[in-house]
Amino acid sequence: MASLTPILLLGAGRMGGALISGWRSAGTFKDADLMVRDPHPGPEAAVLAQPDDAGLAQAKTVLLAVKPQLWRAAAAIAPHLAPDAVIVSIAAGVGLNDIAQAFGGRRVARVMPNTAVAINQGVASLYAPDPEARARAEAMFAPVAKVVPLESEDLMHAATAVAGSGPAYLYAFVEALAAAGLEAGLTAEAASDMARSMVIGSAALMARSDEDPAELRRQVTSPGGTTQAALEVLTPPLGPLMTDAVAAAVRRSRELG
Ligand SMILES: NC(=O)C1=CN([C@@H]2O[C@H](COP(=O)(O)OP(=O)(O)OC[C@H]3O[C@@H](n4cnc5c(N)ncnc54)[C@H](OP(=O)(O)O)[C@@H]3O)[C@@H](O)[C@H]2O)C=CC1
Ligand SMILES: O=C(O)[C@@H]1CCC=N1
Repeated sequence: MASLTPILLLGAGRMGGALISGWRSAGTFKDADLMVRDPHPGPEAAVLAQPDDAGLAQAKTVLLAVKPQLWRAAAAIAPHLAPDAVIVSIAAGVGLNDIAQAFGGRRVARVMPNTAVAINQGVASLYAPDPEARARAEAMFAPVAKVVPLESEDLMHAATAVAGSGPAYLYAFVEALAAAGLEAGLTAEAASDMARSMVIGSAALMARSDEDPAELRRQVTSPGGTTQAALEVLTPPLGPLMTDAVAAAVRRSRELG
C-alpha cells in the first residue's frame, strides 16, 4: 500500500469529527497527517490544516464525509486533487461508480461506519473492489472499528440500516424505557439513570461474554417471572417492527443514491 497520508476530510461534521476523535485516541494519525475542507468544520476538525485549492493536490486519500444530498457539490474539488488520490466514501447510499466518475476515475472505497468510532468501538462495513483503495480504507478504519468486508456493494444498504443507523435505534430504546419507568412511578432522573446504566452495563457484559444474546436473555428470564411477563408483550411485535425499520432505512439508502 502506498502512503495514505495526508488524508483530506471532505466534510468534517458529526461523523468526520467522530473519526478524528477515534484516530486521536488510538494514535492512528497525527493531526499533521490530516487536512479538512468544510465551510463549517466541527470542533474536532477546527485545529486541522485547511488547504487552499492548490494545497488539495497534497492529499493522498480523501474521506468523502458530507451529507449524501451534497456530495456532488463537494466533488467539485476533483480537478485540484492529485491523479493518484484515492477516495474513501462514507456517504450513505451513494454508489461507487458514481463517485469514481465524479472524481475523474480515481479509485474508490466505500465504508459505512458508526459514531462509536469516536471511542474505537465502531463497526465499519467495507466494500472496495480495488485492492489499494481497500487497503487504505482498512488502515483508516481498523484502528477504530470492527471492519466487516462486504461481498457486494448492494449489501451496503443493509449494513447502513443495521450498523450505521443502529446506534440511534438503541438510544431511542433507552429513551422509551426511561419514559416507561416514569409512567411506572420513578422520577425522571431515576428512570433515565436506570435505563442508561442498564444498557451500558448489559452491552459491556455482552462484550465480555462468549454467550450469544439469546443465552444472555435466557439467563435473565426466570420461568414465570417478571422478565417473561414483559417479553411476552415485547417480543411478538419487536421482530416484525425491527424488520420494517431496517427495510425503511434500506429504502431510504437506495433513494439517497
Ligand atoms: N452521522 C452518522 O452517524 C453517520 C453518517 N454517515 C455519513 O457521513 C456523512 C456525513 O454525515 P454527518 O457527519 O452526520 O453530517 P454533518 O452534516 O454533521 O457533516 C457534514 C459536514 O460537511 C460539510 N459540508 C457541506 N457541504 C460541503 C462541501 N461542499 N464541501 C465540504 N464540506 C461540506 C457540512 O457543513 P455545513 O454544516 O455548513 O453544511 C458539515 O460540516 C453522510 O454522508 C452520512 O451518510 C455514515 C455513517 C454514520
Ligand atoms: O442517518 C443517516 O442517513 C446516516 C447514515 C447512517 C447513520 N446516519
